[in-house]
Amino acid sequence: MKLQIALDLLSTREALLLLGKVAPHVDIIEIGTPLVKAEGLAVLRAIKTAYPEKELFADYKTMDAGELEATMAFEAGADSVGVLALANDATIAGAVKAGYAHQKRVVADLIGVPPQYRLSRISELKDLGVSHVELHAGLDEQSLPGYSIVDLLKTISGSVLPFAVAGGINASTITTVRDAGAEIAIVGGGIYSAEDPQDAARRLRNAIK
Ligand SMILES: O=C([C@H](O)CO)[C@H](O)[C@H](O)COP(=O)(O)O
Repeated sequence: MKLQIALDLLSTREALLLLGKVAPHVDIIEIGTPLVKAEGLAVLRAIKTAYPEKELFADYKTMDAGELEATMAFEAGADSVGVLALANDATIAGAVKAGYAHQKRVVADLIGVPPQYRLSRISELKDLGVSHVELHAGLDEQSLPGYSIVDLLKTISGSVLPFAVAGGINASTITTVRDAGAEIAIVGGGIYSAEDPQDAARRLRNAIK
């Protein structure tokens, strides 16, 4: 399983400072939605220039104009881009078309897809040409009483596509995510909010070695 850091920060400067401490421990660098909204395409260019050897994921959460937004991200250096699974099929198909054109990956984010519809939507996404999905409880959902990553993981069992998982993963839950069959564990706050982000990233890496 790969480890992806979600940079849900607000400036390129903060992102580079954090990466200076944790980059050796992660496989994929995610430009988080707040960061790309704050800094635009420039942050993709800056991070790809600084870490050309790392896979770069742009968490666009695209809901419309799939081909255009995916193309923008790929041309700025992203290796993969996130489109919302809730978007119209035409939006997903547009993003996939851009992925083929640039030989890069499109990840469909299942955030907001009700649990009972997730597996059927994943089958449709496969038919649309999506290669991967992200099982995702967002920051707001995580803050609700009773949120459990174990319950979240139950809803992906039987997926016909490889999947990443995001939803408040930390050193004590990352092995559960791996054991559920995830291809990628995405960790944001578990690293950037830790007292010692470098140590947190190292522990996460060691847990899944
Ligand atoms: O995608 C995310 C969220 O919607 C804010 O943009 C986060 O990057 C994702 O949830 C991972 O972060 P943590 O849940 O803090 O690990």
